[in-house]
Amino acid sequence: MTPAPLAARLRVAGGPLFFPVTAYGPDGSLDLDVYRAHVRRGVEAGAAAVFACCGTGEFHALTPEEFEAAVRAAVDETAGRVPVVAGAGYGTALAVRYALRARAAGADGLLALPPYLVVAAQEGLLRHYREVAAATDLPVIVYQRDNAVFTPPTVVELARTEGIVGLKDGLGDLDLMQRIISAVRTETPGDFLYFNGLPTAEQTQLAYRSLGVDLYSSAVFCFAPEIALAFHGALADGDDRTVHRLLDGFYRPFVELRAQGRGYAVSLVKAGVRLRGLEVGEVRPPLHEPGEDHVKQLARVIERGYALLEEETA
Ligand SMILES: O=C([O-])C(=O)C[C@H](O)[C@@H](O)C(=O)[O-]
Repeated sequence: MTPAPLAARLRVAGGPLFFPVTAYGPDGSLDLDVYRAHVRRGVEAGAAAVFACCGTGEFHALTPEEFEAAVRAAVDETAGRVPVVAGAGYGTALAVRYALRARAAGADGLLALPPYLVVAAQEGLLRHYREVAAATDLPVIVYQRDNAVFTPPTVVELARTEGIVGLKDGLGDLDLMQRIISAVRTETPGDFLYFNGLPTAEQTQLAYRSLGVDLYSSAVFCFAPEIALAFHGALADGDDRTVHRLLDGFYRPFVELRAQGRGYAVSLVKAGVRLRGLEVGEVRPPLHEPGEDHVKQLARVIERGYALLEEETA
């Protein structure tokens, strides 16, 4: 494990990690102008990093050419102000190709998504991530979720692998995370980054922080950056009152609404971006759009969130 500039930049992340949605026009084609505007607004609002074309950015729905164009646009709009990390997924051969495309597009790092479609043993998973990491000089964050769940010894091996700098947890097993963190701490010399990468990660961040995991992804930042920033700031300042008010009045209702539909961790976020005035289009299949009633409920949740913020600053 070599210390990479990306790791150093993320370690001091002074804001939420922004996972932009990918914008499509009315005909469903990639809309790079709107995507650029979305990324630009997020960076200007105070994102600490841009994770382009990951889960929220519908990595699964993009062609390799669209992926590369979107990552390049994110790199351009970010202009070095914060790092850009790009998704890389599917089987090993394709994940390597995505990694090379991300590198060509100027990304600063990779988020290695679970391999499509097999449920593999630890040994095979390890080989997969090692081959992805060896394909470029980009630092790699491994994303634990679904069919990519690691034992502590496997994460120790990942942490010892040249180029692999961190683990993003989208599983939510705190006992496992505690054992992973403990094993890596005792069995490897260097720093390894951990991210709370659960859907609507703010909802569980109090628990993750107590394990020592300070970094978390934020999809809410896509459509309510002021709320995500206020939550991030309150956590950093130890302002429990604000943290609890935002959890109770905004995040819990949002998460309960998100639980009403499959794929809502992405499609509800995209609906939220549209509600806030940026025409990012609809999600591509196999995701589906939230129903009208759910969109109305989302509008009320967002309104309540902003009303809470106003009360805080009054
Ligand atoms: O790959 C992804 O897009 C994610 O898992 C990140 C999301 O931002 C997730 O943490 C969330 O919904 O807040």
